Amino acid sequence: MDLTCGEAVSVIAVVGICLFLLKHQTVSLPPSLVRPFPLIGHLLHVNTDFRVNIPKWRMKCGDIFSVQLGAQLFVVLNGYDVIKEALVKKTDDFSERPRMHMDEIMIAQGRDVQINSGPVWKEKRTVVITILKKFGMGKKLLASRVQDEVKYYLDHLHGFDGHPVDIRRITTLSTANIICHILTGQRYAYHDETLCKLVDEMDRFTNSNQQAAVTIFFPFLKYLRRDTALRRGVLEIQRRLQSFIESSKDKDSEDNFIASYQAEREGKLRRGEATTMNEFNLLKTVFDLFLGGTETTSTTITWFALFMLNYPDVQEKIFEEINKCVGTERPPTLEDRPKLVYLNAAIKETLRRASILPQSVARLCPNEVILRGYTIPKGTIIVPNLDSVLFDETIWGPDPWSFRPERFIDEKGEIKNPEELIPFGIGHRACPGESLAQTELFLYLSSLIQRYHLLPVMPGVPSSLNYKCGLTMTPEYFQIKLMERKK
Ligand code: HEM
Repeated sequence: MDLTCGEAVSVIAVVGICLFLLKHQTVSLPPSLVRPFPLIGHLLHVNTDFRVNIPKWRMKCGDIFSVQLGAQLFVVLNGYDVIKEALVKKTDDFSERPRMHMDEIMIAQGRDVQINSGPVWKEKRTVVITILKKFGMGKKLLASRVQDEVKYYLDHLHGFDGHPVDIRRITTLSTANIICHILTGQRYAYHDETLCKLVDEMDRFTNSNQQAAVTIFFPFLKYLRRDTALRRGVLEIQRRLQSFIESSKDKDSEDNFIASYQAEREGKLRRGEATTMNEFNLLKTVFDLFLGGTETTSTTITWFALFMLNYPDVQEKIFEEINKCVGTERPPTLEDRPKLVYLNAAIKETLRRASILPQSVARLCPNEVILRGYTIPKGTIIVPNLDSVLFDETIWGPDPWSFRPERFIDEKGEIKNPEELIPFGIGHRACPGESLAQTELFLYLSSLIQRYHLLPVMPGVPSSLNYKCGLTMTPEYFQIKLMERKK
């Protein structure tokens, strides 16, 4: 029987729809808001601000629900107990990451396909944590690098002499510098082209990466997107990071991450140990550290500054504590951390209230798994909704959208460490940079408040707490005035 082209397309479409319906009827998938349409799924029912969408779906479907977008099934997890059960108790079943556009570009260059999972990921993570620990412990190299950078940052802010400042841009250059310093053993001036271009490219990448995520839903689109600006951007970032690698790999391995990685790799090869460490995985690791370690910390510091404008009483309480416990003659150090209870509480409250990665970083199920009676098929993308924990009224009280550091202080005046505070994720795949981020937050924020009074540009009119969605949830653009406190 000969079929015309039109008839063949119709047959394929009908078979496709039947398979789709069969798949959704036979396994007990987590519920959905409405039955998904063939081919497009729930595309017409979602908008890009998941923070608005997800609570509505949860109200109707419960703590675990499915969203079908094009060819891809997503399962959203809500509430501390469910997220913990999946990511901690069943950690291996939820441990992988979906391949993002950037990985696809690297794979198109003939690179290893197992970038984010399996043995490559396991060894990559171990190496990152081991080297960061080596720098952080013993020689306390990390803390002293952060402290040096904070000094440059505060001095740079001094140059604005009380005029309005875009604090986010300067903070991003500064946190990027910390990652550069750790990776290469070298820092850059804030106007240096190498640093500025890298930060600008990363910025462009993180903005366009959101659009590129659409290829997860409609994989065929990636064939149409081959030569987009995104691809050129990734190649440009790779080129810049590769030149970091070339200029750092033969330096002292006690001094920089890249040389430490090379030394570790050569040691393994000499001892005849199997290893996935190679030039390409080093490039990917450097990329991840730069991407993961720059915008996250700078966005958190920017939110803190905005909270200080909106809650001037909290700012004054933090300053009074610093003044009493540290004084203003020397900068705070990590040794001061246990004494500054109110500041520590304000940092925790910033991490909670800012919730900069409200849906964490997506995971992927490497195999079919059963969670609370639902079947989650192999290849499903998992969205741990951290917002559902960080704004849960049963944990934080009736005012989760207020900024109230006191919720982290107990009756004895000591700091509380609730296990539900999970802005860095949980389980084997939680953020490997948490310890560095906590060090940065403490040293930047204590020094900032010790030296400057943070003020709105229009007296008495603080900028709004509205956010915009990107790779992280960032405050809408605002400026700030920094008045030097008198010693
Ligand atoms: C306030 C700052 C930060 C926040 C809130 C944050 C949050 C997170 C979260 C929620 C995840 C996903 C965890 C999961 O899947 O359970 C993550 C992953 C990651 N973070 Fe962070 N992070 C921060 C700072 C950093 C820093 C400073 C670095 C680098 C030194 C870093 C490097 C990474 C990397 C490489 C991953 C991916 C880990 C993997 O796939 O195994 N992060 N982060």
